[in-house]
Amino acid sequence: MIELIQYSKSYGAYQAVKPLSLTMNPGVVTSLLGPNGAGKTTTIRAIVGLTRPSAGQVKVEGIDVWKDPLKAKKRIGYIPDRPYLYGKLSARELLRFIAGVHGLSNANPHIETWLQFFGLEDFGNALIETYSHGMKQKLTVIAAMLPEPPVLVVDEPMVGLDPKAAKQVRELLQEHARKGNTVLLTTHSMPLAEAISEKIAVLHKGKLRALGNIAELKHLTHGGDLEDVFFKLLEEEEAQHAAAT
Ligand SMILES: Nc1ncnc2c1ncn2[C@@H]1O[C@H](COP(=O)(O)OP(=O)(O)OP(=O)(O)O)[C@@H](O)[C@H]1O
Repeated sequence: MIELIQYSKSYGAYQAVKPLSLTMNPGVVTSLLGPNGAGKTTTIRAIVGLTRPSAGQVKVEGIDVWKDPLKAKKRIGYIPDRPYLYGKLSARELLRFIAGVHGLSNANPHIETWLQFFGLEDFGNALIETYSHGMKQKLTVIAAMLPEPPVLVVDEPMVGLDPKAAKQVRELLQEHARKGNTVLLTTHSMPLAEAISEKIAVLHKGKLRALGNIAELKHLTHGGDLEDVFFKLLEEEEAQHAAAT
């Protein structure tokens, strides 16, 4: 479970995320949507413990991420939008290192299964710096999934992946939630969000604009696909803002 409790984040005088309370439950894929600059990455970075909330709390599995980072981070798998991997290790070295950090015993067979799943088994001993962007992204997915984290946080998962890998990752995220884990993703792909998430949260200008399942959001805006719903919500917000100023 992920809990945002009156979480907010300011950069200087600018409030990038206004007080936000939101719970993401186990067994569910939640998508965080919003236009550029809405505050999605800022929120994700707080959930995975990369930035300190300006106010409020962020809890993962009941643990305050900022107060008890080690305990919290043990439970989090994070797939960032760009792969940040140490290039001087091979994929196998990196994955063995991660297995060691998480205290996974007898991890080698799992590592081989994962490398095969993404067709990386023949490149497992090559230095990561020689990998293509998509190969690095696949390795980032493996690194996050290997410890089977109860909370998986994914920022724009499909960037750089070929169609086959994108399908594999989509199914992985769904399967991970089905096993009772919490999955949160941000994406600009409405078809992806519509296909895999049971719950959608729409952020706009740092504020939660809508929350619900697809049917509820469609009801709110009188139909259309998720893309229509998204644009209608933003138009309504702009109209309210214009009326108030
Ligand atoms: N380190 C920072 N310093 C100052 N302002 C920042 C910083 N990081 C983010 N911001 C600002 O906070 C706001 C929210 O940014 P954020 O990256 O969370 O948006 P986003 O919803 O992830 O957007 P995108 O879809 O473009 O990735 C933006 O106005 C951005 O300029």
